[in-house]
Amino acid sequence: MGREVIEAAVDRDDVDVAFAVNRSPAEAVAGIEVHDAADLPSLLAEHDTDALVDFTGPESSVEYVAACAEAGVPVVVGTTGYTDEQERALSAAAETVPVLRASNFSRGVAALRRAVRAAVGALPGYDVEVTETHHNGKWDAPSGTALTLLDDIEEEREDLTSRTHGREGDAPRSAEEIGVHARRAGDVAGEHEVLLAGDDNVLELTHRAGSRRVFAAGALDAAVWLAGREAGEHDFTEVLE
Ligand SMILES: NC(=O)C1=CN([C@@H]2O[C@H](COP(=O)(O)OP(=O)(O)OC[C@H]3O[C@@H](n4cnc5c(N)ncnc54)[C@H](OP(=O)(O)O)[C@@H]3O)[C@@H](O)[C@H]2O)C=CC1
Ligand SMILES: O=C(O)C1=N[C@H](C(=O)O)C[C@H](O)C1
Repeated sequence: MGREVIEAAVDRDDVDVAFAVNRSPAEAVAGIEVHDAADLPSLLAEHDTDALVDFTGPESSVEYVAACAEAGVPVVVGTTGYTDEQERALSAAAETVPVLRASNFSRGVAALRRAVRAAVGALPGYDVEVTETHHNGKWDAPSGTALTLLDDIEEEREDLTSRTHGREGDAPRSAEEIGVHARRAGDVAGEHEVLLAGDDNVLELTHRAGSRRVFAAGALDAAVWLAGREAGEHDFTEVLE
């Protein structure tokens, strides 16, 4: 994703890429030098940075967001898979600087979330199953987007109180469960499906990312929106309003 973001950014008129960092030495991307991540604090200060965009891993992300809080730099976070403690660290940073997080920076998933909420609200009592498919290099399961969809569904349906991850055994599903299925295969950029089934009818709502460019574009839109804002936690939906 780091490469996708740099490549998308150099093509935009509303963004200047000041620098990039990675934990391991890396070749320049689209003419942008990639520095050692240990130099992030000095780079943030040196470049009078308007916003940092982070797509890495949970541990490094928390570190980078803390560096942004220290330097007073707004930060857009696309990383997923945090522990509760890491989530709290991100929220703490948002007391000092604006932090915009999204488990999915595609506009299609923003629309999917609205459609899922409407469908779940309109179909009380229906069984709900969430399935996501991603490339074979993905670390976290279920995906951050699936977790966001599950939170949305549970807010609409308070009777759905348990998440069943995969399913095996010899008992039928219970009324209060949401099935959650994570598939990993090939180079799939990201697919999320919510299936609602009642008696004699089934509704499936699906989003498919055609490539990872869509996430990079959304994250850069978010960075442009976030620069110069007040400290606090922000969501991608605010960018789309
Ligand atoms: N919100 C959204 O729309 C999207 C979110 N994502 C999320 O973004 C994150 C990154 O995804 P992706 O680019 O596919 O992952 P990759 O594994 O391909 O890349 C992660 C990058 O972060 C670096 N990194 C990982 N852990 C650390 C660490 N502890 N310290 C320093 N650097 C670290 C890696 O360094 P190295 O090169 O040394 O391995 C690598 O450069 C994931 O959490 C993913 O779920 C992905 C797509 C869209
Ligand atoms: O790791 C990925 O690739 C993706 N991660 C995000 C997630 O965990 O939901 C978003 C997107 O689906 C791609």
